[in-house]
Amino acid sequence: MSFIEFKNICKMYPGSDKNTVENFNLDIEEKEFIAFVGPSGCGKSTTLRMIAGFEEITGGELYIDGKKVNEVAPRDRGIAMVFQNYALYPHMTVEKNIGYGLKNMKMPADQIKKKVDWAIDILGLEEYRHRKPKNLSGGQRQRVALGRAIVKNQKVFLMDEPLSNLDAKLRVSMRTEISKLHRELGATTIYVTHDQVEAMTMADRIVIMKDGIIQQVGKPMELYDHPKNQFVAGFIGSPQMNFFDVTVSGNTVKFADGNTITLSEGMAKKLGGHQGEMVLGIRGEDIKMDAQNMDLHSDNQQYAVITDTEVMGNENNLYFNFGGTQAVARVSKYEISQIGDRIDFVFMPSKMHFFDKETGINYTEM
Ligand SMILES: Nc1ncnc2c1ncn2[C@@H]1O[C@H](COP(=O)(O)OP(=O)(O)OP(=O)(O)O)[C@@H](O)[C@H]1O
Repeated sequence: MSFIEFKNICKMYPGSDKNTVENFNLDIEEKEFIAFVGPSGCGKSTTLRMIAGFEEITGGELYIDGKKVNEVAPRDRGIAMVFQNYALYPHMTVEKNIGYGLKNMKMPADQIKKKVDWAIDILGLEEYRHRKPKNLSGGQRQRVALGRAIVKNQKVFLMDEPLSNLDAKLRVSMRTEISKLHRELGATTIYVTHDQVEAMTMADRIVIMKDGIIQQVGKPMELYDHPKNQFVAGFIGSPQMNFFDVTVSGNTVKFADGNTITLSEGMAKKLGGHQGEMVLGIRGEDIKMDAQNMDLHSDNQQYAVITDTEVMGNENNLYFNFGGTQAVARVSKYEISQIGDRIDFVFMPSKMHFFDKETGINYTEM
């Protein structure tokens, strides 16, 4: 039995005639760090709130540590939650905020002090312990909110977009802090975010949702390399995967602008005989430059003119028009070209994905 089990969990809000969360099935192991990602309104927070007990489960069963918790009150579920808006008490100091929940639990004062000191130490808040929230930066406030959660010593942490109010740089450093905290404490963590980079960098496994339905569950690189559908392929990765409308007949792939490439034997096999109109997907780093110097199906070599560049140093984006759309290739600093330059490239034969035009299913991952 897994530590947390969702069995056909559904949520229908009062007054609605359709499920906001539909047949959610998932097993989470003890100590795992799971991220729920998906666009706004896809049901991530609703699912998290059902685990916390703040939202009624309208269908299915939820088990935590072997016990069905559908009807169990939030405080008895063994969870601690960290919110996006921190939810700190403005009139209390850092140490009072962190210890408040324990005081409420009627823990003796000396024990509370020990726990609060431990949290303050682990979160690097010593010099702020007597300050009130209004005199703290966003990152410090977020650490106090984390402190409140960790002193409770619960087995499950739920975090709802805890970093979304922080600026970009602080978000990156807090990601590392939360990951470190997770490694040290080993609590099973479920982390809601709409930021796929946050999910990719922090989570053991990612659950991608759309319209209340799980699209795919997997390790970050599994989702990146083996997306089950076009939605997952487009959601994970930045820049987004390139998508081209194509027609496949036999082993020939024809693009909207008339260009063609020939499928390798391996790719044709992966495609499993599917023919006709579909969407070809390929990641920017799988479009290889300087094709004439490579032994990469050179008969599939294409060329284009660069229309835009994004130079970041170690990773750089070259934009060009091809196949009836704008495409982007990801290149190293040794391959940077200028706007107006001609590039010769090939699509890495084994790195193409073919999606059904209607359903978005990835034929190459079936
Ligand atoms: N109390 C409620 N009553 C009715 N509908 C609700 C309620 N709370 C949320 N919803 C609706 O349920 C859907 C899912 O909302 P939810 O907050 O779970 O999405 P989310 O994926 O967390 O989005 P976001 O990233 O914007 O926070 C939305 O369409 C939302 O409007």
